[in-house]
Amino acid sequence: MNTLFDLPADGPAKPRHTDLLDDLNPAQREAVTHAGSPLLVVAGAGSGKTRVLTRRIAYLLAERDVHPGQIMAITFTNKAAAEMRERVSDLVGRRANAMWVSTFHSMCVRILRREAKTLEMSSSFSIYDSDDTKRLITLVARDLDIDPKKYAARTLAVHISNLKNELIDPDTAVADAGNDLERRVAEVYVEYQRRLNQANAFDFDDLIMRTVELLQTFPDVAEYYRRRFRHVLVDEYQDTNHAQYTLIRELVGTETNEHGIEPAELCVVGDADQSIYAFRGATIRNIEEFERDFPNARTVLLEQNYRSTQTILNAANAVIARNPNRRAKRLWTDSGDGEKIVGYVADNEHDEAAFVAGEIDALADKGEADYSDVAVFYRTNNQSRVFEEIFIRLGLPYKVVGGVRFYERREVRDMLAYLRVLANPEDTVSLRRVLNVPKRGIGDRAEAVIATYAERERLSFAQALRGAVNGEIPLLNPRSAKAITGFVELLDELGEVVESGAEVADVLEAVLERTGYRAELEESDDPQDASRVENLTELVTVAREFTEFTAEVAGPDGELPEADPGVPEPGSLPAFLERVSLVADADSIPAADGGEDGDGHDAGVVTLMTVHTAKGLEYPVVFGTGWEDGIFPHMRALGDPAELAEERRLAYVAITRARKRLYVSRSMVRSAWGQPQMNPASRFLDELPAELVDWRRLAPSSSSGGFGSSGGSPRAATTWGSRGGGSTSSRSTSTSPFGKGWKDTVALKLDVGDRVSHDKYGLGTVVACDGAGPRATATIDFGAAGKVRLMLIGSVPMVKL
Ligand SMILES: Nc1ncnc2c1ncn2[C@@H]1O[C@H](COP(=O)(O)OP(=O)(O)OP(=O)(O)O)[C@@H](O)[C@H]1O
Ligand SMILES: [Mg+2]
Repeated sequence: MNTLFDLPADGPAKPRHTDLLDDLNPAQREAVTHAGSPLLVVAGAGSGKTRVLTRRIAYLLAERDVHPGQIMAITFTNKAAAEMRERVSDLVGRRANAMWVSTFHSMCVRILRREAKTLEMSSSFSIYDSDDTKRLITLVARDLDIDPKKYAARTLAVHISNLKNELIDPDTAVADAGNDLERRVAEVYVEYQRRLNQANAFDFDDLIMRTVELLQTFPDVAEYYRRRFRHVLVDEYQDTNHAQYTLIRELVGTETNEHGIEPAELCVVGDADQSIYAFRGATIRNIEEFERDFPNARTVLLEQNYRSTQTILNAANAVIARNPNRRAKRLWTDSGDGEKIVGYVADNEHDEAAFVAGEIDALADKGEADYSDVAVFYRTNNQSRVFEEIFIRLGLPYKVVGGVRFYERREVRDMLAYLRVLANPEDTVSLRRVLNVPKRGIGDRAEAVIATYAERERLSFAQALRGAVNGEIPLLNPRSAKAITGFVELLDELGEVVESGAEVADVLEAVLERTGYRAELEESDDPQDASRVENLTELVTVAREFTEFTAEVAGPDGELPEADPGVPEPGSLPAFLERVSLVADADSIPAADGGEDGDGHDAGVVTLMTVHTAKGLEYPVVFGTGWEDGIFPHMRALGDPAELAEERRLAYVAITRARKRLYVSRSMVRSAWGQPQMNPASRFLDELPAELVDWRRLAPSSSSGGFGSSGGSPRAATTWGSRGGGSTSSRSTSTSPFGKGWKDTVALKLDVGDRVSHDKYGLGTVVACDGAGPRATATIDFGAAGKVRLMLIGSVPMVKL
């Protein structure tokens, strides 16, 4: 066996923890102790799946003599990861560090760093995020003369990503391409992949796909990991896609290999009703077919919920029950009904945010909840802004998880690009990003000349730049050549700083200083530039903390526990970049910076986040906002049953995050593209059983009408009906409070196929009609302006042709 994890038992005698099973129910206990064959735990939200995983790891160590280094756990939340580590450290002390607890992406990065040479990459590779990917695809498409109006970079990127999630390599994509789009995509894919290799970079999807390739192509590599990881545990299995599923299968193996290595023990937990990543290729097939994929598998069902009140569970059950083709299951708890759900219909999004802020304050005043007990959910990141504005105004402490992320800001990306070039000189996307930043007289033309030269001579962009210094590029004018020489010298100088072993923060300081980047911002009059300087200061702080954190892990003697060849040297520049790249993948890792305990439960701070980000988490008080058709469910889903089912699962996730109190709200009017737009109630609101909801307000205040002041708003068409009442009813009855009081004054009657002319969007064709009376909407294809769904009530600025 490998010495890596065959360590002498150091420290005190290992404690035996039979009480590990005490606070589990019989089914959970079975899942924790099951041995000898693959295990699937399927259960609804809050039934203790994640707890089972954590406890199982503790049990493996305490009762089954497993070494931490033999365990690989894949989780989606920092909270679960931290809890696992903590439990394991309680049992075995610092040896806990030998356990791998990570997301799919960071696990793959660790493997790829270690095995890069096998794939003919260098272990200092860069990780391209979606923005880098789009930049590179734009460059490739331009070079291949692809019309960006016909095939936008974003579209090409989505298609390439889908291919990768299905593990289809470029050659196969070319061979299988059946139509013009597929041929174009395949063509771009081939060249894009070539350039990624040349730039010594992986994109996010590559991290998974290339690791699978590695394990499938090199049996000895696969065997190394199979020997090493005897236990693989996966949380949120319903959100794995084909590539991730294959990765797990390659890692654990399905049969004993020729060297007698048996498959590793696999334990996965999931809930088909919480599958919310279909757009990234996730498929519940992986849960449904588990027993077929892994012979002799055992399945354990958990039914009791320990998180929420029965009221919240009844709401969740009622909503998810509307989805077709699901296995019926009902969540129950013995903790009682608890409070009713509170509903609120706001005039507009500002009113909605004010309601939320007011409630939070009231709960805090009454001592019923701390700020940190509260989470506010919305469907898409851009919805956070109104909440932020009002929270700032009221001095309510909050934190946005995800959102316009720190690491996506221009100045932060610029600095990271410099660091990436220093760590990996072949990183073309980063190099071209900073080539003329700050401006140093290397214009677009010079860049194009170098790119063409590189292409012709089959050199990397970095090599071509050096060629320019030596005067090898005739088309380059002397002024540009001189500027390039200065730039190359600057990079060499900064390279020496890195070589000298300086801390990452000091390298960063050197870059800010010597490139003149900071000076340029400081001299600017633009107030935005002042905040850019602040962000850069913050980045230096992040780097500083990173080094300190590494020192802490290393202990006072500077010795690190269990050095692992898959990990860049702790504290080094590549280690820093790796952490940043993966943190920036915020869909899977909520914590975007230091200073929080990992799951967003900051001390004394309200958490704002999208429902996607909230997966796996729980809060005593949850506000579900923007429950409007077209917002949640998302506009995109309205005409598509599969997407609608996914949105409903998202609603189920949102509801089941709440432990004690749940609020749902919507607003009558919300501005979109600077225009007030009427939004009908979310159908998910109608699906909540009436007796569970206490409607604080059913209709907007009549004075404001909530429509803002712009003309063209459907004010004239509305009369508001009675308030209160508090009873909701199903969609089929016309007295639903969400439509209550609307007069059926439909201005336009449209059918699919009708041609229309809209004041703002121009000519279009109706592709779908939904709802009747006040809920009537039409989805209209306006060609270049895209598909838009419009309410047909009131004075619509549109005529039928
Ligand atoms: N047997 C139990 N006794 C008491 N509390 C429990 C028990 N099992 C789980 N819990 C608690 O119930 C809550 C939900 O558990 P957990 O987060 O593990 O559920 P989950 O199935 O992973 O939920 P999700 O589907 O949302 O990921 C947690 O606070 C957990 O500590
Ligand atoms: Mg969980």
